Amino acid sequence: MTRIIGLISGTSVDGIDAALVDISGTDLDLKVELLAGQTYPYPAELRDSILAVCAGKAISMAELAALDDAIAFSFAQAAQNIQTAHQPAILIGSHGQTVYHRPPQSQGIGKPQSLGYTLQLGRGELIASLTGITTVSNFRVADIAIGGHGAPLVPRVDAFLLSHPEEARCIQNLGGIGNVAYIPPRRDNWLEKMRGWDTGPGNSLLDLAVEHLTNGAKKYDEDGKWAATGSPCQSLVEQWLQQDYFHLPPPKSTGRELFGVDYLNQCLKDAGPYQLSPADFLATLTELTAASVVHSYQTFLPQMPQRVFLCGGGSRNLYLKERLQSLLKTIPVLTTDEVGLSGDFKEAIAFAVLAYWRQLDIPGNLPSATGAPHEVLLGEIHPAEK
Ligand SMILES: Nc1ncnc2c1ncn2[C@@H]1O[C@H](COP(=O)(O)OP(=O)(O)OP(=O)(O)O)[C@@H](O)[C@H]1O
Ligand SMILES: CC(=O)N[C@H]1[C@@H]2OC[C@@H](O2)[C@@H](O)[C@@H]1O[C@H](C)C(=O)O
Repeated sequence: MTRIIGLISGTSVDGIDAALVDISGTDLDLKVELLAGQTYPYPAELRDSILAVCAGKAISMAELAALDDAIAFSFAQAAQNIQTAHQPAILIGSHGQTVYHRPPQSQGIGKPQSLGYTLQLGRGELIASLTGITTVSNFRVADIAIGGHGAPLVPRVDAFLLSHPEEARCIQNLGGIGNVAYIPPRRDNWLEKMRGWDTGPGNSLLDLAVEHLTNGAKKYDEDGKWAATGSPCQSLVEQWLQQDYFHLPPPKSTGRELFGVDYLNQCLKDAGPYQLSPADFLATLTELTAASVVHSYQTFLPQMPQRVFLCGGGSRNLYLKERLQSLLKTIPVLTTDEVGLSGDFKEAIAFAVLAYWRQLDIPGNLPSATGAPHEVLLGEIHPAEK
């Protein structure tokens, strides 16, 4: 049994998710016990700085250095806090904070794609030094270097923690950005038949809309209560679903670079002629989120899943969950908590597993999800000073 801390702050930038886990096994025998899970909010000023950079604000190298320091210090503090009541962990898997993601771009038929690029701040070597715990970080770049998207990375972990012998399943993360792992029944060459991609907006547009509509007083639509009092404008949903990203075949990844401030401002402009109430506008964005998820299953999966399991903060948005259930009709929509895996801390758990695999020289990417030509070791190991 290996005790590991997984750390991630995702594209919602709502705080650092920390998971303290005991891990054993390697793949089909992989077992993870969650000993403690906690979200540590960023200091407001740091969150605002991160969101500004994610929205495209130019910063100097000195500002970049200070931002990387501040994020690494916050991650190290989260690691120290999560293990106070437990035996010390021997390893940290830290995703860091994504501040920029450029997927590989098609350059035309018969031409190779351009290379992708991704940047996560909160350098692992500083976390290792501050905590005295060997830290694995920078998980995405090895997949990108061989031509992959470097995302989504959780599908390989989902495969070994959430696959089923008879049932085809979709594991749908609803974070700032939504991403799916399609897991066929665990038989024959099931791993090669797995699929995964970023479905599009998760909570990012909803959070931005709530902040806009409340002048910053609120950060998200708690339990989806506000949107539930409105009615979606189907004409706008159909118009927005025509956009390129939703028709791009996987492998594909995205971020706030697309589904961020500028996208929301365009949605607000598009909605102008319809004179929607704030609740109607939120309901319409929620419908876009749900419809983009279901549209991607109907368009890109070899078959529809028998069940869908939600995770991520958006799985607490009961109106979004109800809209997904309505669009998926007879396919049950549950959460990963109902099959024993914390929906709140699944991503942090995933990066603990990815760090565990890195130390065992086990590849962490799923080429059918990231588009990489082959498996590759993910993450850089930063030993703590003895
Ligand atoms: N009770 C709730 N009701 C509605 N939405 C919620 C609730 N709790 C959390 N959320 C949403 O979940 C978001 C945070 O989710 P999560 O931590 O999974 O995102 P993330 O990991 O940063 O994103 P990503 O997976 O894209 O990296 C919040 O910004 C909010 O929009
Ligand atoms: C570049 C980056 O941080 N991408 C995130 C983002 O947030 C959700 C989705 O887009 C996913 O592809 C990915 O994170 C999860 C943890 C992943 O790699 O599976």
